Order: sequence, then C-alpha cells, then structure tokens
Amino acid sequence: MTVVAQIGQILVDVPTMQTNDPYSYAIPAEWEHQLQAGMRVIVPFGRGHRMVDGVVVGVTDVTSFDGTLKPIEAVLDLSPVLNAELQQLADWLADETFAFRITCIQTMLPNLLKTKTEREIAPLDAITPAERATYFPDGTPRPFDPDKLDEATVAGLLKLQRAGKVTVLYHVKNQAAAKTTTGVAPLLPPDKLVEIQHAVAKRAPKQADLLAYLQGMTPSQPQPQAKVVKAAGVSSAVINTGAEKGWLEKSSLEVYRDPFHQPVKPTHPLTLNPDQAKAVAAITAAIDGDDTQNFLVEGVTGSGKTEVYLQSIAVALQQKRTALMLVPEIALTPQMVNRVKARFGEQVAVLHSGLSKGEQYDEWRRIDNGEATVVVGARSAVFAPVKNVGLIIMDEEHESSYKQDETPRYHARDVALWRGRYNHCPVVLGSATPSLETRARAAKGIYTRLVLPKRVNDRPLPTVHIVDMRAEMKSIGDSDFSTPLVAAIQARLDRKEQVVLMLNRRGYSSFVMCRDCGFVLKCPNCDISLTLHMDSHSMKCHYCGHEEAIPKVCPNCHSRKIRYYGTGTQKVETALQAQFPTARILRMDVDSTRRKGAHERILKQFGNHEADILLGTQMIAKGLDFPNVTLVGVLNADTALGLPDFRASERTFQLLTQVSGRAGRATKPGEVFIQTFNPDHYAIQLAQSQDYERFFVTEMAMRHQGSYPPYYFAVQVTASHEDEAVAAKAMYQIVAALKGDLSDQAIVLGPTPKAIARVKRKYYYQVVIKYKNEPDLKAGLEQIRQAAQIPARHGLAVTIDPEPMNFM
Ligand SMILES: Nc1ncnc2c1ncn2[C@@H]1O[C@H](COP(=O)(O)OP(=O)(O)OP(=O)(O)O)[C@@H](O)[C@H]1O
Ligand SMILES: [Zn+2]
Ligand SMILES: [Zn+2]
Repeated sequence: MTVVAQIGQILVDVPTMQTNDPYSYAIPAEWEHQLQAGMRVIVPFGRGHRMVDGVVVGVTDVTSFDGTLKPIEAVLDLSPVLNAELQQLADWLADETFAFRITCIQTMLPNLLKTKTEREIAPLDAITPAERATYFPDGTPRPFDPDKLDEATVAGLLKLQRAGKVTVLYHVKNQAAAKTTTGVAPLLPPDKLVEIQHAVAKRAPKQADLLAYLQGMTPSQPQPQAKVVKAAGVSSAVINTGAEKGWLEKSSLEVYRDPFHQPVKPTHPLTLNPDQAKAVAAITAAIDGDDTQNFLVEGVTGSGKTEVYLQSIAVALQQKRTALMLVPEIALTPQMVNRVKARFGEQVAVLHSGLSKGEQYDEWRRIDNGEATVVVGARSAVFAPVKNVGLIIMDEEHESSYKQDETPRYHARDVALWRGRYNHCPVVLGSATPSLETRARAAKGIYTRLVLPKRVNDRPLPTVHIVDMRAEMKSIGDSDFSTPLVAAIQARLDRKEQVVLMLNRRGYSSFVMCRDCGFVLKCPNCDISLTLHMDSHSMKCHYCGHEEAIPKVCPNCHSRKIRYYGTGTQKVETALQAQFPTARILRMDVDSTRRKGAHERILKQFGNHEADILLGTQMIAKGLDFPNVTLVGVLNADTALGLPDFRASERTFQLLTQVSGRAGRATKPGEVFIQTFNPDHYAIQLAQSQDYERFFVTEMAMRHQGSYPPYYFAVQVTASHEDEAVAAKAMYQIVAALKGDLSDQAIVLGPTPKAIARVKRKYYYQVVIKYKNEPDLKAGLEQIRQAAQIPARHGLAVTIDPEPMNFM
C-alpha cells in the first residue's frame, strides 16, 4: 500500500538564521489538499521547537516521507494572502536586491498581516440558513483558531470559504496604532452645570467659563480637550479640576478621519490637445497589443500629464483590466487623489503610509477581492494585489523616494517594469524632469518617448530670474531675501496673488557655531551637527532624535559669541513676517506636518486663498496646481550642490525646475526668482531656461567622464559596528573577497568611512563598485550576504545596496 501524503514547503522567519531555502513540514490531515502556496502558517523550529512565522511556498505530494518531519502547528489563512504573481515577484525581488525571500514577502503584505492579529470568521450573504445555523449558532462572527476547532468544523468552514460563503476578518490586538486624543464630555445635566457656574463665578471665573462651555455640549459627544481649551478659553489645569469635581469626564477619542474618504464631485474627460491625444493613443495601442511596450511621458510642468494618465486608465478599465498609479508619497495629496476619484469613483483604492493599519488593510482587501480596480499609492503600493493589470503609471518617476532605503532595497520602477512584463501591460513613466537612467533608456529605444513640450492652452512657462547672492549680500547683509525678491513678493501681495517660497533643506541645517573658536555643537551619538528648533527651544539630532538645550556659552572656549548659522524654516518665517507684517503666511516643513492630516490642511487653506505665502521645504516643489500662484522664490538654490553625491546636479536641476513649475499655471503669467551663490553652475543656468534636454546632454557628458551611472552599474556594500575598528576590518575583508570576483574593468571606490561616519552610535564603512559587466559579482555578493548573518549576532551589520541613490 502506498501512503500518499502532502508536505508543505515553508519559508520560516528566523532572524540571524535566514535562508532562501524552504523547510519541509508535514501537513496535518485536515489541511491536506487545502493548504496552498501563499498562506501564512506557524511552525515549530529548531531544537527547542520554538514557534515561528512562516509562509507556504509549495505543496508537494509524496508517496512516502521520513516520519520525523514536524507538522505545521497552525494555518493562519483560509486562502492565500499572496497570489501567484506576488509569489513569483517575491522570488525575483529577493534575487535582485540580495534580500531574503521571507523579508520580501513581509514587505509586500499590508502591515496588519504582519502583526499579531486576532482572526474571526464571518458569514457572507451567500450562506444558507442551514449552514448559518450549523456554523454560526449565535448568528455572529466566531473566533477562528484552527487549533481550538475540531477537524470537522475546520473542514466545513473551508468548504464554505471555497464557495464564497464565509470570510476571515483580522483585528489588530494592539490598538495603539489608532490615533487617539483626550476627549472631554460633560457628566452633569445643563441645569446642574448652570447652578455650579453661579456658585463658583466670583471665586473661580475660569472654572465658570468651563462650566458655561460644558452646558452647550452634547453629553454623549466628547470633544477633543484641545478644542475645549481653546473654545472655553481655559487651561488644561482647569479641565483637570473639572474632572476631579465630577463635572466632566475624560476619555480616549479617535480624532482623525481618513481625509481621502470624503465624497468627490465627478469630472469628465477633458478634450485633449494634440500632444496629449498622441500620447493617449500610443498608450492605448500598447494596452491592446500583446507585447509589452513601455513609455516615458516627458512633459513640461503644467503640460497636462495627469489627464493623459486618467484617459489611459479609462481605456484599461474599459477592457475589464485594472490600473496601478504610483505617485511619490509627498505628492499623494487629496488634490491628486481627488482627481483620480473624481474620474473613477468608488473603484479607486488609495494606499499610503498615513492610513491606519486597519484602513490600509481594508483598502488592500478591496483590491484583493477585485472591488477596487484602480489603485493609487506611494512606493509600496507597487505590491498591491491587483489582478489582470492593464496599465501601470509612475508619476514623477525621477523621485528618489521610489527607492526603499532599507532591506529589501528595491526601486519601485524596477518592480513596476517586472509586473508590466508579467501582466503584458505597458508601464508609463512620467516626469517633467526624468531621471537620467530613464531618459537614457528612452534614447536607446527601450522606452517609447512621448513628449508634451508645451503647457496646456499654450500657456507660457514662467520667466525665471537668477539672483546672485554674492552681490546681494553686500546690500542686504544677513537677510534671506534679496531686493528683487522682496519687490516681487510685495507686487503679488498688492495684486492679491499668491507666492510659493522654498527653502532647500537638503545639505543644509541650522547649526550653532562659536564665532570666536569655530566650535560646532554635534550630536554625541552621531557625527553630525545638531539642528536648532525654535518651537521646542532645543537642539535636535535628525538622525537619532537626541535633544539638548541651546547653549548660551561655547562649551569649548566659553565665549558668549555662540550663534546659530544657516536658516531654518521657522527663522525664515519670522523674518518674512517682519518684512511683510500684513501677509498671511503658511509654513510647511517636517515640523508643521508631523500630525496626520496637517499636510492636507495646509494645502487646502492655501488653495482657498486663506494665506498669501506658502513657505516650505522641498515638499512644496511637486505636483501642486494652484492657479493663483504667480510667483515662486527659491531662497537657497545651491546648498545641495556641494554634497559628495554624484547626483547633486541632477537633484538640484530637478528641484528647481519642478518648483518653478508651480508658478503661472493658469491664466496669469508666472515669475520665478532663484537666489544662489553659484549663478554660473550649469544646473542653475539650465533650470533658468527650464531646458531639460540640454541638461540631459550636459549631465550625461559629466557622468561619462566620471564613469558614473547610467554608464556604469553600481553596488554599495556597507558595514557598521559600534567599534570603528570592527566595521573597518569587516569592510576590508569584504573588499578583498569581492576583488577575486571582479575583472580589471570594475572600479572599486573604497573602503572609506561614510560621509556621515557615525550614526546612532555606530560607525559605517562602505565600498562602491562601479561596473559594466561582471558575471561573477552577483554570486560573490550572495556569499557576503550569507556570511554576514553570523557576525550580525555580534552587532556587525552588512548591507548590500544595488544601484544606491547616492554614494555618500
Ligand atoms: N486638455 C486639457 N484642456 C484643458 N485643461 C487641461 C487639459 N489637460 C490638463 N488640463 C489642466 O491643466 C492643468 C495642469 O495639468 P497637470 O497638473 O496634469 O500638469 P502636469 O503635467 O502633471 O504638471 P506637473 O508636472 O507640473 O505636475 C490642470 O489644472 C489640468 O486640469
Ligand atoms: Zn568657542
Ligand atoms: Zn544623533
């Protein structure tokens, strides 16, 4: 007699002992022929039979097996959470990025499926009354824990699941993820509150104010304490008194609603101009066609790229296929989301990091079950479980945020191209300032180039002026605003037009320096200067969060001439307000947008013309479409040019061109002032003429000369350890090992300490390898990754970054 049994191939998650090979486990009888690849399981691992998470990657029938196989402890899903496409994608991703398969799978799943969750099984509409009576005697969802249910029940539920009659719901155990604030609600009826108010009015007028406010509140509807404090004009101490005296009750209140779930007014397709029409026609033909054709949509700022995307998506949907649209996180504003929702309504799902785990999971499920057919999201949305994809769009494809800077170090563009091949659908890369890599591939014919050379309705691009700050400093001294910029701002205020001012924070910080001895206050943990924060009156480290008081005397020479240098957005805001006392100013930077929804609120206020000037960091440079903005000012164009980064010119050109593009997008013409200490630099000069093509040619020549990407491939290996000698030694050993795999064509830079050598108490050493064709390199790196796991337990971390975003 042959015994047919099944074995599950399981990838287990065991940190420091990772491998890309699955382990075999026996499948318990009730799960035989039910277990599928893409389901999550819990399995015993190692000698201690410790329970670890795992994912099924294969199921094999065997006629006999070694009876010592451990059985799977529990199956967490009734159906795969990772479909066939995403399973294959995970394997590719692991290979491409030198990551482990299990890490890739975890990156692809929504957060909720990664945390400890409670599962419940719930009946769906299709269930019959008899089945409902058998499996849901209480009529309500029941906890789903296969361990605690008998075999027959599990088998029965599985049958119902396959028939689409039940579903599994996940609940986060740890609700700390939900955003809450303190709520306040009255505990006494209004007449009682009036009575007490009169009694305390003389002695405690503030308490009386609070009581008066509470009278107007609905008892069952708590309001955020912050709101009560403001509206009643009392301090939180008075609220605490109120709570002690039993007038009111404090509670935990969920405050933030998802800003993207508001209803939107539908829009209809616009009549395309000839350039747009040509682009849509080409993309449409590719959706219809059988071979994969990919596109670069190179359209100047305000040329109507979004309309091209929307009408192309509509074609994919007509053909009963789905569409995926990627945008940089920071451009994922309600303005952008609403444009898509206004066209495609309820079938749009939005994925971004601002959603709570529950909201993310809800959107993910709507995509997984086919309810949502258009997905808009930031980088990780490239893993959305959309099936039968007809079109993938990547807006602002040059954005460096598409590259993940932790393991797996993938670029969403590469993942998008992979999924395009898998689904036989076109990928559209769009930008006013394409990355050099993409533009170079278009030049080679790998992408079809579609050009939108003009703004819609033949509106002109803004006029850009360069202000030489070296000359200006003589007349304006320490001020951040040049004479021509001040005049231009004043003119806009007079005409009731709006202004966008950008302070380039890259490569820049507000640091404290002693004017006598040159001492700069640095983080004790990291090797970088601390940044001054006026809101908290402290010095903060942007890498590790270390915070300390602002020094009054120099710690080095005790001089009192210790001042801050550089310019923070808050300081500029103060100076700007002093210069234009009546102007209404909104500030947008990491500090003012930390709270959920703040980013959206600021943009909405500006859009409603509740402010005259929007002052911000790079985050205001992209995607904004405000018709009343006629002036853009860049306060410091060149702070990033000095960074030891081969993409410094490209980034500067892109940023300046993008931010200039915010001006004059509607009927009124736009003007831009760029303040710089390097007025002759080609990145600045070409940003003035907004001549992307010339910049491309110039920069390509520079890259060729320096043997940089896109002429060369690059890979960066980093070793870090608390002990500098350990990090350095590891790096030298790695380089020695790798050199054996390299031809003499490859260029090895390093080992060197990183530009910021010490971060979070660790020292970093790196090597960058530039190469054209090194067949043995991959295997060599693979070995380093495997070998690095053992020292990882002693605090040495080794990372491999293919195509790093910078070499710093
Ligand atoms: N065919 C058209 N007819 C009239 N208006 C249009 C047309 N196409 C686009 N527009 C409008 O032109 C404006 C600019 O378009 P859009 O924001 O798509 O530009 P963009 O190319 O994405 O620019 P950027 O790269 O600066 O973000 C929008 O307000 C849009 O509604
Ligand atoms: Zn000093
Ligand atoms: Zn630090």
